[in-house]
Amino acid sequence: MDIDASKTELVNNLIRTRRSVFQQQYSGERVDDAIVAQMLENARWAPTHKLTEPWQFIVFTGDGLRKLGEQQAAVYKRVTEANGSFKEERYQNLLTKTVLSSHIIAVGMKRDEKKSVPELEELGAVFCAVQNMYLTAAAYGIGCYLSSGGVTYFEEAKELFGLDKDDKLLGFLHIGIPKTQVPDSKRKPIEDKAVWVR
Ligand SMILES: Cc1cc2nc3c(=O)[nH]c(=O)nc-3n(C[C@H](O)[C@H](O)[C@H](O)COP(=O)(O)O)c2cc1C
Repeated sequence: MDIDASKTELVNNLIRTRRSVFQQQYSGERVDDAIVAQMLENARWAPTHKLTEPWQFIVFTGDGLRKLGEQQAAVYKRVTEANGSFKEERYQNLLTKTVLSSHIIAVGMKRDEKKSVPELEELGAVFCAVQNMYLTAAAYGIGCYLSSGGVTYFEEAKELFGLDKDDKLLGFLHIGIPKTQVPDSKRKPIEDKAVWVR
């Protein structure tokens, strides 16, 4: 078997050096839409059982970021005032912080009508698509991170993103240009997590 070392080195290095880059690490410059389009293009090549392609993405940028802030803050207020957990600081963060990102992609899982495969598999497929976007961003020197905070798990937020009862909102992929070098991360040795049976 021939191994193309230029390919393996590229992919090993990309996977190893990919990092989550958070909003406070963004320069404020706008990422080229063409790079975000390439991230989405690569997302659709994620593995998907029975080719259900369960991902749904809504991209917010420019004035769309302000609209996203207003929409998510409004749903947060409505739900938390009704259940008594409203916090003004949280509301203000949701309202004002979206504009710190260049683009934000709302990531959803849309069930196919026939429910051809278990929900777990559809969620897995969407997270594979997210990893494709993470790796594409890393290859272009762009920062991103998936946030599952804010209104991600609010049932009431789903309709803002065209998601129905059986669908899921999985989070928000924030994208921006890193202003400095991003610190390395750490992981446990793989021997702690993988067993070989020969
Ligand atoms: C499903 C999922 C949800 C995440 N949600 C958040 C989040 O809400 N807030 C956050 O700061 N990071 C979030 N992250 C990013 C992790 O913090 C990040 O992956 C972790 O710190 C490891 O850093 P690395 O991605 O640079 O290796 C999430 C990651 C995943 C996979």
